[in-house]
Amino acid sequence: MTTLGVIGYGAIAREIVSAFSADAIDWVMLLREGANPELPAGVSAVTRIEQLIDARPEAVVEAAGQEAVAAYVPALLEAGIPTIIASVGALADAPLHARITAAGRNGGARVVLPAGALGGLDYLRAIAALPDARVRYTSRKPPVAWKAELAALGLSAEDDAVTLFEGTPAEAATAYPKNLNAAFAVALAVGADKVTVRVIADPKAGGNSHEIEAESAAGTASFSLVNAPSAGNPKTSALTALSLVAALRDLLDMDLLGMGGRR
Ligand SMILES: NC(=O)C1=CN([C@@H]2O[C@H](COP(=O)(O)OP(=O)(O)OC[C@H]3O[C@@H](n4cnc5c(N)ncnc54)[C@H](OP(=O)(O)O)[C@@H]3O)[C@@H](O)[C@H]2O)C=CC1
Ligand SMILES: O=C([O-])CC(=O)C(=O)O
Repeated sequence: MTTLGVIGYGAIAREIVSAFSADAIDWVMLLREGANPELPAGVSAVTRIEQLIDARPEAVVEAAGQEAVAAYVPALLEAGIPTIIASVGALADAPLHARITAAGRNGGARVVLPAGALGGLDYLRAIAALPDARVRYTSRKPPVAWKAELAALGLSAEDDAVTLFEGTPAEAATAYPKNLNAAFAVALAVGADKVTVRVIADPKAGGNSHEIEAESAAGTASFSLVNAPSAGNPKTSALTALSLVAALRDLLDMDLLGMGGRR
């Protein structure tokens, strides 16, 4: 039996748990004080980071939000526990990024920054070395994913697409902490100074779509992902949990150990 931890028990966390055979993993979820969700067999809950650390998980996945990254990830890394971060936009806070890097080094624990809702980050990492590289990242989601933001602007986007935001990846990840982690994943791959971000509420968007357009001395590239929404959260792409499961399996070398997550 392997013990794994997850911070949060929302849409992504549930999808991660259901991707593994129930008899292979002892899951320990870090929940907010007072949270009382129904937990399936093999899943237990704690409410303090010390309790999660005491359970000695082989790895922890953060699937809660950017605040949870700041509150818990440094302590996990200091305790030597490898940690996969979904809410990578938290690293737009440069002092927190430095604290997490130092904690990983002190504790000898890996910090894994997964592709999440995106793909093609290997290409972006390769052109990061080129000074002329420029990348435009566009997040396009249906208006239902931006209800509150559109209402705040007195707009509906029922007929025409509305550009909600244009700016830097750090501004985007900070302004939309639950939706623009992907923008910061692009920045982490290629360098924040090379990236511009647009956020569009589009009635014609078939899903949570992500466009990455890159230009450099190495050539041009354009990646377009049209992601199905997660069953539990329309703002989150279903691909995100799959990416976290793949990162978890890589981290733990699960195939080699014959621990078999479901394929
Ligand atoms: N890298 C990427 O491409 C992507 C990253 N993400 C990140 O993943 C996060 C989770 O997504 P998703 O599962 O869809 O969101 P959900 O809202 O479905 O689930 C998040 C859960 O975490 C809980 N939570 C929040 N803060 C804490 C905390 N400090 N301690 C314990 N539990 C906490 C929430 O509780 P409560 O409801 O009480 O707040 C909620 O139950 C997003 O907020 C985003 O930051 C999401 C999509 C893509
Ligand atoms: O899941 C998505 O499509 C993107 C997302 O929410 C994020 O980047 O935070």
